[in-house]
Amino acid sequence: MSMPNVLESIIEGVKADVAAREAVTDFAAVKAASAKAPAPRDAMAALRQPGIGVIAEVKRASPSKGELATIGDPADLAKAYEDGGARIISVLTEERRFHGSLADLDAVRAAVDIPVLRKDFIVGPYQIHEARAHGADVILLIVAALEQNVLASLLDRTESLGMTALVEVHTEEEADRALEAGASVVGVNARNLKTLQVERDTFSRIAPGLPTEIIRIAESGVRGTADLLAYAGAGADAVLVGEGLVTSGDPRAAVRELVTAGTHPSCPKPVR
Ligand SMILES: O=C(O)c1ccccc1NCC(=O)[C@H](O)[C@H](O)COP(=O)(O)O
Repeated sequence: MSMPNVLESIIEGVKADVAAREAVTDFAAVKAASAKAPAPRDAMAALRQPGIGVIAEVKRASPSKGELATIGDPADLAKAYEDGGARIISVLTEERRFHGSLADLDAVRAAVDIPVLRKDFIVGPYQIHEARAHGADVILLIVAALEQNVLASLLDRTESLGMTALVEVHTEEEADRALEAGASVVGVNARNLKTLQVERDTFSRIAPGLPTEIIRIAESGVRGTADLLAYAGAGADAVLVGEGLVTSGDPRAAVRELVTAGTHPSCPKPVR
């Protein structure tokens, strides 16, 4: 499996960071902590509500744009997203390039009643138990970062802990691998991992090839209602939005505007 360079370098850092945490809290301890965590919230039910859902992201920085926003209190931001009508909160926990943390995940999970996604670069079972121990209800699995047998086993482990896996793809081949691994929720990320450019037509190219029962998430590039409506027209059940919200100046209103557009009777609905 060959990985784009950006992904490879992010993952190198993630592996070093996981090893450092594991030296402090070993796998047995993190497993025990995951077993004691509050029960997972039902992300599938959240995603199946009528209308196009909004997954609102706590995103401080990114490899493509650098520093995006000073987020003093991620809990406040998450509450604003929830008030605005978001269905799920995504928390980027990767530290080196996105400036996130597990502390952000803890704070957000404690502040809201809706499901919370740990958005990170998961490479092994340690991070899955760690996500659950910190309250995650959903985790991201990036097909481009995982060998097929590892992807399938991480997906099984996620579901065995009662969480939902959002399986992220960038190409038709990756979409086939996601389905073969047993994904129920597929995210098509429009950010090309070689160039870091957003190519919004990636979703309309890949999503129609997914079986109708699969929940489809359009990730990246939503800067306003026109982008949400375009993704809805191409069959999205939900959009995942980071930069457009954290740079909006009024995240509650920005989410509300997207939610209003996504639940308006004129908004295109996924064909099932
Ligand atoms: O955002 C990046 O620059 C990035 C680079 C490399 C890998 C992943 C990256 N982003 C993670 C995401 O998937 C986005 O945060 C998410 O889809 C929201 O995108 P946006 O609304 O465009 O901020």
